[in-house]
Amino acid sequence: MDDDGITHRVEADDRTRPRSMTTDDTVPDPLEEQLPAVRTALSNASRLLACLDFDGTLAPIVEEPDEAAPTPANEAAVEALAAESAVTTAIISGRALTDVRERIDGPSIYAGNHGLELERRGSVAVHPVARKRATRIERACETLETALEPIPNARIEDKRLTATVHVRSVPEAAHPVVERRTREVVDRFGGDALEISGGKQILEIEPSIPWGKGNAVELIDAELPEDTVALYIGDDTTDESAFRAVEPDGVGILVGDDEPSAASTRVASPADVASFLEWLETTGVELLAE
Ligand SMILES: O=P(O)(O)OC[C@H]1O[C@H](O[C@H]2O[C@H](CO)[C@@H](O)[C@H](O)[C@H]2O)[C@H](O)[C@@H](O)[C@@H]1O
Repeated sequence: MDDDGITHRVEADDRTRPRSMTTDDTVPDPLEEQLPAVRTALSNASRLLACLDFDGTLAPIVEEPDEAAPTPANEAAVEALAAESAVTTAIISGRALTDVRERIDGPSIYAGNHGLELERRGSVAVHPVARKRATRIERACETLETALEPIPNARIEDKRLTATVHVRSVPEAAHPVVERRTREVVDRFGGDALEISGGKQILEIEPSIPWGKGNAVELIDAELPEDTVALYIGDDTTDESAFRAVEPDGVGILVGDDEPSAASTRVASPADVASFLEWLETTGVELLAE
């Protein structure tokens, strides 16, 4: 991604930021229009893999990342769905695994750092290259603390395998400075080993390896029976690879507006996610073949 791309992502409003990653992406249909297809996909399967993003999906976006929490309705719906014997429920987050695990209970599987760490069956697997590059992330974070200290409200979230520079509360005029200083530090400590990507009012510093949420979803899905239908709900750029992993046989649901995405379906808000998860648990699961 070039400088202009990153600047645009950081400065643009969440709702207008372009998210299309390939020319094949189209605007997803509202859930009401796609519900017959969702019912059919469930009817053709014996098991459901339900993968859920956290921020912006289960938890409304808030200014302060530490204060993000699932809505009570989502909290209850995830717990109920996770208790269904025909459903495997997974949280797939950009947050550190230990962080997101503390924020939502119920699922048997958690992926953190955009899929670089994966907890299932009681053990955690970490991408080996990401593990090796963690020291670079640590050094970059330490240096950024000083480099961004004069910028009002700039915040660095050290997630060990990746790091996030938050600009949501930074005055708009200072965004280019944040980006420039972040890039200088990442170049210094990362070279070709680290890269910067975007998100909702954030710069993500990550190892430059071809691994994302979609790979984590594929890994989880590969261990389930062949007639499992996979579902993924997410709201941000890093969720696109996961939408691609489940579509077209499964169901990708974008939480957002009418913007192009690899997801076939969209809902407007975390409140709508809760309604859909409740429907899945009460009605959708009944559609799965015996
Ligand atoms: O994949 P996710 O679970 O959605 O994580 C993506 C990033 O989410 C968090 O940042 C976002 O949410 C914050 C709280 O609402 C908000 O302040 C920020 O502007 C958003 O970008 C999290 O802090 C990051 O580490 C995740 O990468």
